[in-house]
Amino acid sequence: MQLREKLRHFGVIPVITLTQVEDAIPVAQALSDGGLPVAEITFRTPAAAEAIAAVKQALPHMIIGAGTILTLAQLHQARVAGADFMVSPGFDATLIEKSLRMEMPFIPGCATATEIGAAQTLGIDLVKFFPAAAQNAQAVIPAMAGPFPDITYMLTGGIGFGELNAYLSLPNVICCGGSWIAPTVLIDAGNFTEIQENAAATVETITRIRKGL
Ligand SMILES: O=C(O)C(=O)C[C@H](O)[C@H](O)COP(=O)(O)O
Repeated sequence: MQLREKLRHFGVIPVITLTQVEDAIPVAQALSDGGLPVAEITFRTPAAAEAIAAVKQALPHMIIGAGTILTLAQLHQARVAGADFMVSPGFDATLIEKSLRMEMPFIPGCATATEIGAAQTLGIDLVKFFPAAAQNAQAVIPAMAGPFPDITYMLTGGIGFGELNAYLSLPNVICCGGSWIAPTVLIDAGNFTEIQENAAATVETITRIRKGL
């Protein structure tokens, strides 16, 4: 299965920021036990690369993305750590080209028609629309579907359980991402039980949405 289809299958990608590497495996295990064996580990902290490597080694069934990729150095670290895909908050042609040359899927942040068009020119067909809530994804995404019928979206930024139904119903949206499932405050508190419950509740919500309930 291609990455895009795997992400579509999950419907939601937990975005996690780790203060310490030691929390990586318990958080990933909690997500997996809750039914979401997928995560984006952000490079917002120095723990990111080591955390990705630890999870990929301990839980190789999990799909792990590297988030907040802003530099070539981070791109290389994430690749060496074994990340399955890269995500950036904004559009950077150099990072995209370098990643694709390594045959590493890259999901660039795009918020305008100019950025989406530039990403498409580079061969990208899945972009991250960020920050989704603040930029009114509900109005903007349908408007983009006209000129960019082949572009699909991962929506992130300001999303919680309440927004999932509306967002996942938008044209060409394949998944939503966000920190509400495993927020740093729960990770730092070692509350992996609540993270597992959040993951399970998310899976239940997606299942209900897909059944049209
Ligand atoms: O790739 C990146 O640079 C990011 O880290 C952006 C994250 O996807 C959002 O910040 C998550 O948004 P919240 O769910 O509102 O916390």
